[in-house]
Amino acid sequence: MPMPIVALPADIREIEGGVWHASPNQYVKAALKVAEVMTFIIPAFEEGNDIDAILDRVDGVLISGSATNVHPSLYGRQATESDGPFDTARDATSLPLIRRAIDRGIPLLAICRGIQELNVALGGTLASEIQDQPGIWDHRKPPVLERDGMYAIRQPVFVQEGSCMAQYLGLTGEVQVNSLHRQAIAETAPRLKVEATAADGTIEAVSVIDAKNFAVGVQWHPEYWAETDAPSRALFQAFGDAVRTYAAGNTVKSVAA
Ligand SMILES: N[C@@H](CCC(=O)NCCCC(=O)O)C(=O)O
Repeated sequence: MPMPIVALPADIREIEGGVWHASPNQYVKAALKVAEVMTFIIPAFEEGNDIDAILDRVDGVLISGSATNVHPSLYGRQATESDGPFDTARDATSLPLIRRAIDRGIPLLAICRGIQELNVALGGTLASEIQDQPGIWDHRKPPVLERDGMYAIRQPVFVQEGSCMAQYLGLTGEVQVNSLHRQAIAETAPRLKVEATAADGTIEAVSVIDAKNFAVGVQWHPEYWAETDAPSRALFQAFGDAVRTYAAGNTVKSVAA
């Protein structure tokens, strides 16, 4: 069987005065090296992407993190200074891709900004500058220059027993993860089940209720240490297995409750 392919919506970046459609290497590398799937980076357009034509040609969807935030108008709020920076082309590409992948039972793994997009795509809302809320830790990117330090594994999250996430990570209870976000899920979308939280209550993982296939989101970054960190590796391998099963013409149902 040819190596399966997953779609990865790009960010819009300005580089040397030009507009680029870009994705960080850490996601495509983890997909190839650990999930053993190829990645097609999808250009981010406000309009013009034919979502079903894309999904007809891939076997999974991987949604990456980004320093930009989902535009608040997409979850019924007025934009304020603290809600930016924005990437509305990414929003316009990612949200429909998420909805149609779930409808069609195409395996979906959503990471950081991705879990936030998943929640908004299904009708949930987000909170900004969560570290300013009483009792909430500082989940932001550590103020260091080198990326290994930014993505250092440094925070416990607690995975629910019997959850999809427990199945895919191969564990229940505490797991150490990295953390680089200042937004988080506020109102959970009706079709999402919270499957892991931080000790301060921040939602760290969700699964899609009654999903036809693998369909989860995580607020942390399993891609960054996917080759060396056991839970990160397990999650990407489980995603890759679901993608291969889908590519072979079947779908895999999670055995978790
Ligand atoms: N912007 C959102 C999502 C954060 C996210 O995806 N972080 C990963 C990229 C980090 C970086 O490169 O700055 C939020 O802040 O919650």
